[in-house]
Amino acid sequence: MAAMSILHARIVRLAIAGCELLHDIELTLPLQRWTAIVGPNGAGKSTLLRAIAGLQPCEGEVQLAGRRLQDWPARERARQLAWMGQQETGSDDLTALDVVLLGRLPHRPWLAPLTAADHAAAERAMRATQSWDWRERRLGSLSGGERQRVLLARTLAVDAPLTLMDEPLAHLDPPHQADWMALVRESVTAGHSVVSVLHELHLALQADHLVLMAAGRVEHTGAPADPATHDALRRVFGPRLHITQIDGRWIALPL
Ligand SMILES: Nc1ncnc2c1ncn2[C@@H]1O[C@H](COP(=O)(O)OP(=O)(O)OP(=O)(O)O)[C@@H](O)[C@H]1O
Repeated sequence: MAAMSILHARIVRLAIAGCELLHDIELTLPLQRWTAIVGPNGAGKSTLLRAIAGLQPCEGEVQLAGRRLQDWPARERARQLAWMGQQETGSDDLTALDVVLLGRLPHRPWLAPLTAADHAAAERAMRATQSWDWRERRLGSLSGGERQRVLLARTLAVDAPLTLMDEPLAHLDPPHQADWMALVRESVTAGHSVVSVLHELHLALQADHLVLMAAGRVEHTGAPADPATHDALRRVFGPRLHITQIDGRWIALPL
């Protein structure tokens, strides 16, 4: 029986300023799983993520939980789909806590005051990403990794069934990368679905499902332990990519 899916995308083409960036993509993202999207620089990973989030118009159709993206009322959709982009700017003058509380916006009627539940969700998310200590600091004053953990807390505070993250591990040191993976695992165990664009292949190989992109197309989808996935990775990244197992986990190293 086919696994249940949270999102299905059929992207015939996506062009920006006359330049075709994605072509002929048919993508199904499994429900309650962690999917990692990988591929070389410029392959179209971020563009694909933006398209399935509805942030970038494309020729085709994206269905979230069986309903076309554009058919979801905006606020309801924002509760269903949490987004963490790359190098987000614009909130530098806000305190870290206020940034995380922005994640609660879809849960409140327009201009309604914050509730105790909003504050509790924000605190829970900040403690989970170990960013609670900086709650009074302005986002712009934080280091790259500290900032990333605040933005991750904002994403967690949405508590959405589907979370899309573009390079969430950028700036994180190895222990915090491991913490991020633990958070993703917890989220998936709680019944959520997570999709992340990752450059860290060794971490992407810990995901439940891998999407490999090259030159604006999906080159391969499959389980990270599947030999066909390893062949596809070597095909795209070249034969110098060494894929092996350490302590039962698959890792990939450029050699
Ligand atoms: N606004 C734009 N206008 C024109 N070309 C763009 C635009 N945005 C992205 N591109 C191009 O589209 C291609 C795919 O970009 P994208 O950012 O999706 O790749 P990526 O796989 O996420 O890359 P990276 O690993 O380097 O982050 C790149 O060649 C990029 O230069």
